[in-house]
Amino acid sequence: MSQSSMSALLRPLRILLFAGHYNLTRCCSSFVSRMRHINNLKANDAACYSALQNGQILLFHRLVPLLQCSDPGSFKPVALGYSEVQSVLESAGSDGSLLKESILIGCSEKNQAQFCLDVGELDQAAIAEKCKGTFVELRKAFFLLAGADAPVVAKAQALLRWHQINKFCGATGQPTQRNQAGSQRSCSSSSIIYYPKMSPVVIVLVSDGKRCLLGRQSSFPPGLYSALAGFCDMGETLEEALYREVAEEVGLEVQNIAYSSSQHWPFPHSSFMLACHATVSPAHSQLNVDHSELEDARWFTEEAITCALQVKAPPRRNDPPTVWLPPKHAVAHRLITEWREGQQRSRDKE
Ligand SMILES: NC(=O)C1=CN([C@@H]2O[C@H](COP(=O)(O)OP(=O)(O)OC[C@H]3O[C@@H](n4cnc5c(N)ncnc54)[C@H](OP(=O)(O)O)[C@@H]3O)[C@@H](O)[C@H]2O)C=CC1
Ligand SMILES: [Mg+2]
Repeated sequence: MSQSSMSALLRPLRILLFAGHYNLTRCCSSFVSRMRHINNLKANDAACYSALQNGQILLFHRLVPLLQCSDPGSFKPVALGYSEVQSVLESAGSDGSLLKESILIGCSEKNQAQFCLDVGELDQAAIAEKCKGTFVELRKAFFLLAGADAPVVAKAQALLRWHQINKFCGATGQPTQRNQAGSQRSCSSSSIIYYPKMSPVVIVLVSDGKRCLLGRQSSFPPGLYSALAGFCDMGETLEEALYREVAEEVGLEVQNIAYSSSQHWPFPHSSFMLACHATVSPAHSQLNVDHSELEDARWFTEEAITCALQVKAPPRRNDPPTVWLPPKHAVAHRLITEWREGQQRSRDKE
């Protein structure tokens, strides 16, 4: 790949980084006060309990979030105040003490704390009816929710799941105790403190200058192709994991790794997606796919990507086979659109 086309590929990344910096600078004072407020709630149990009494609480039932449909096709998580949740719990036969189990998710722009609570012990239908909402599995909910709500609900579910599977200390087998915010659990016998974990995953869009490389696993819905991804091994750097995953899955040696962005991804269990672009020279673009990892991997032209981006909903059972791409919330989508914009810019320059 020539120096000029590489620099065209990286330009959107610089613009994004600059835009991120600008937003942070512009609202710095409220941002700093919000971050310090959240930090204080994690450290101070009494302050956190008081914030809970004035906060908003998202409800889950066995990790399934409760949503409300405002307009047809437009969903929001149900967010209730402390006394509203108390009355919902009481109507479902609980005394309301469950409320203390709420876990801190974050804070609104106005410093109102947001919490989540799993009411899995209670009757799901009764709760849904009382709240005039519907419990929707996260995989579906994630794509029904607007841009800002989806990561909040995903983070809430990830925290609830982490608490559910970390009730005991791995060293002593004794029960662990959470702090009021739910930002940690500790074992009084071993003094070990456990913190919520994410697994780092590299995701990379490889380009040969004219085409980009996408693959699919046999578990993906029919026609869905995505950027190559893989879990980082213990001790690996981001770059080492990326070189290894591409070599393992499609037999290529990539170069020119350029970081794009990151995201928390709730599936299957809290991954921390680190998204990059990388290149191979056209002379070294012959694929050698490991079919135990990927059902298929292919090079896609810009034209084919433009067509695939126009598919807005997964094809239905009797539709003709179509290639479609991960939806907007997924960082893979962002990598693909960045690549296409880079292609358009280098074409405009020619
Ligand atoms: N947000 C986005 O845009 C996208 C997100 N993704 C996410 O990236 C993740 C990783 O991609 P994938 O190609 O599946 O990864 P890999 O290519 O690493 O393959 C997955 C396999 O790796 C093994 N593995 C190693 N470490 C872990 C770990 N910490 N947790 C789970 N499995 C591990 C497991 O094998 P074994 O079972 O044999 O032990 C697993 O089946 C997926 O969970 C997917 O949801 C993928 C594409 C797009
Ligand atoms: Mg993979």
